[in-house]
Amino acid sequence: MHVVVPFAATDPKTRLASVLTSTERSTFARAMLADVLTAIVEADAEPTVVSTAPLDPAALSLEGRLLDAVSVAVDDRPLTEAVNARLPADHDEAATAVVMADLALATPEALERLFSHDTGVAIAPGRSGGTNAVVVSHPDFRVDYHGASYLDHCEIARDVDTHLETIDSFRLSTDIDEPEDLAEVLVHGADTDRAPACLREFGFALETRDGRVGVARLEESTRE
Ligand SMILES: Nc1nc2c(ncn2[C@@H]2O[C@H](COP(=O)(O)OP(=O)(O)OP(=O)(O)O)[C@@H](O)[C@H]2O)c(=O)[nH]1
Ligand SMILES: C[C@H](OP(=O)(O)O)C(=O)O
Repeated sequence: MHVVVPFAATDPKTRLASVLTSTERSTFARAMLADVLTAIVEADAEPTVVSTAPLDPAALSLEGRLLDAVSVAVDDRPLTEAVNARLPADHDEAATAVVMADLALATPEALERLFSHDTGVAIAPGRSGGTNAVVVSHPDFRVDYHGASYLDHCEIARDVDTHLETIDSFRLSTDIDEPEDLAEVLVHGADTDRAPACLREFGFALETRDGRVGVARLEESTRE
């Protein structure tokens, strides 16, 4: 399956600006992108990063086989427009998936389950109402991102009279937007993933509080 991976290459992850510098946000966004691309290729799909600015895939330190499987297209249009330009335009065109670059917990197994839905529309919603990943087969369906886009997409699917399947997946529902989401990366990220390694490098560690577990950042001088 062909997979579009939208990527805001300039000033990414602004909602993390209270805990990460601009350079750190850029490094962390690229670490998550590398993890997402790895999971997509391991799910036997072909990713194209649709980036707002030129991006050298070699700089993502993907190993050779993965690097060969990744393409990059530069498109500075707004997210919705850039994605809609790449969705199937008629019934003969193959289904296209769109997987966000901030799904740090995505695994090949979770993606394979999503990619197996190649009729109508299948959506893996985000926990806060967004559309973290979608497979579009119906040529009249178009995306409209931002806000509670999952609900908007349910309505668009009804309008174009196509079946919408909702994918219940913890790993695909976890997009990393806000500082409290960083705990999910440290709790559930695999040892080989880049995103948790990146956060640990920055000095983040889990912090158990009375309520939900959070993250704390150690001063550089106190790190091991
Ligand atoms: N191609 C493209 N990708 C985008 C654009 N805006 C966001 N993205 C990507 O779309 C996905 C979801 O993005 P958001 O979480 O809404 O935005 P973000 O820029 O990552 O983070 P914030 O600045 O905190 O909103 C991520 O993979 C982003 O890299 C855009 O204008 N164009
Ligand atoms: C792109 C947007 O992402 P969020 O703002 O929910 O992270 C959405 O899913 O509609």
